[in-house]
Amino acid sequence: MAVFTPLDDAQVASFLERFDTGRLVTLEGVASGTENTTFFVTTDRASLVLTLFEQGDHEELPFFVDLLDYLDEHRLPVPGPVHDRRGIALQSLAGKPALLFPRLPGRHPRAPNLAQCRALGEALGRLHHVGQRFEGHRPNPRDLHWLLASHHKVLGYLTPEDQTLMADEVDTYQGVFGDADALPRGAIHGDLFRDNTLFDGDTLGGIIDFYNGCTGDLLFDLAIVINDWASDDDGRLDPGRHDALLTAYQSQRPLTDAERDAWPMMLRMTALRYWLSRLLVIYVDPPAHELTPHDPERFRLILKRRIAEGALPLPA
Ligand SMILES: Nc1ncnc2c1ncn2[C@@H]1O[C@H](COP(=O)(O)OP(=O)(O)O)[C@@H](O)[C@H]1O
Ligand SMILES: N[C@@H](CCOP(=O)(O)O)C(=O)O
Repeated sequence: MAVFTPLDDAQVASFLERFDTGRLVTLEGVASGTENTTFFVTTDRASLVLTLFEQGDHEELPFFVDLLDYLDEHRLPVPGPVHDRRGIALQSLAGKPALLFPRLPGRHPRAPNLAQCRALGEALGRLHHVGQRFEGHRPNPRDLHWLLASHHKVLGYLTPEDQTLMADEVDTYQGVFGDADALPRGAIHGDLFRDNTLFDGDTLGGIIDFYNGCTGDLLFDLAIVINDWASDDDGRLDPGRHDALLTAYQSQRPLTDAERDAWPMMLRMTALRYWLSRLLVIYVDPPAHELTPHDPERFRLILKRRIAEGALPLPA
C-alpha cells in the first residue's frame, strides 16, 4: 500500500481551494508506490495526483520542484508541479509536505517493446541535453562515495564469494571513476526504472518519481536504464532493446569518447548500486512501513553477467 497518511474528502476539498484546478469530485488512494502517500484527485476541471512526502530530507524538496519546473518548461514529458494562486508549488497538508501534479496518461510497461524503448531513449537523451544547463545542485546520493561508505555494512550478510565480489568491484570502480570531472554531468533522474514511466500504447505519457533526482554523471542514469529496460530474465542484455534505447538516446545526445570507454564499468557500477541498496533495505535499514522489498538477487545476477560477458557494442 502507499497511503501512509489517510485524507478525507473535506481535507482535500479545502486544500484545492488554494489552486485554480476546480472543485473536488473524487479522491482515490493509490496502492502502488513505496515511499510517499499518493492520491488520484479528480476535479470538475482536471485529473491530478496529490503526493504527501513521508520520508527523506524535506529541505531537498525545493530542488525537486525546481528540477520538475525546469524540465516541464523545456517540454520534457514530466508532471510539472501545480502552483497555487500565489505561485507556490510546495504546500503542507496533514502536517506533511505536499505537491499536486497533473495526472499523466498510461501504465508502467512490464515488457517494453522496441517503440517504447525508442521513446524512452529519446526522452532521456533530451532530458540529459537540457539538464546540463540546469542550475540546481544536489550531489548524487548513490554515487561512488556512497558505495565506498556503505558496502561494508552488508558484507557480513553475504557468502564469502559475494563478499569478495562486492569488495573487489568497489575497489575497481575507485580506479576507473576516481576522477570526478571525467564524464559529462547534469541533471539526472537517478532511478529511471520501467515503473517510473507511464506509457499510453507506444506513447510515453511521462516520467515520474524524481525523488532520486540529482546532478551527476549522465552516463550513470543511462546505465541504470539499460540494466533495467534491456536485461532479460537471466540478466543478459537484449540486443534489440539495448540498441533501440541507445540509438534513440544518441540522436539527442551522442556519447563522448570518455563515456564510451567508461560504459562497461558504469553498467557494472550501477548494477552493484541496486544490489547494495536492496541489501541495505533488507538487512540494515528496513523502511518504517511494511513493504515487500525489491529482490537484491536480480542485480547480483545482472552484475555477474556484465562482468562475465562485458557490454554489447555501443551503436555509433
Ligand atoms: N503524475 C502522475 N500521473 C499518473 N500517475 C502517477 C503520477 N505520479 C504518480 N503516479 C502513480 O502513483 C504511483 C506512486 O507514485 P510514486 O511517485 O512512484 O510513489 P513512491 O515515491 O511512493 O514510490 C505510481 O506508480 C503511479 O502509478
Ligand atoms: N527503484 C529502486 C528503489 C529506489 O532506490 P533507493 O536507493 O533510493 O532505495 C529499486 O528498484 O531498488
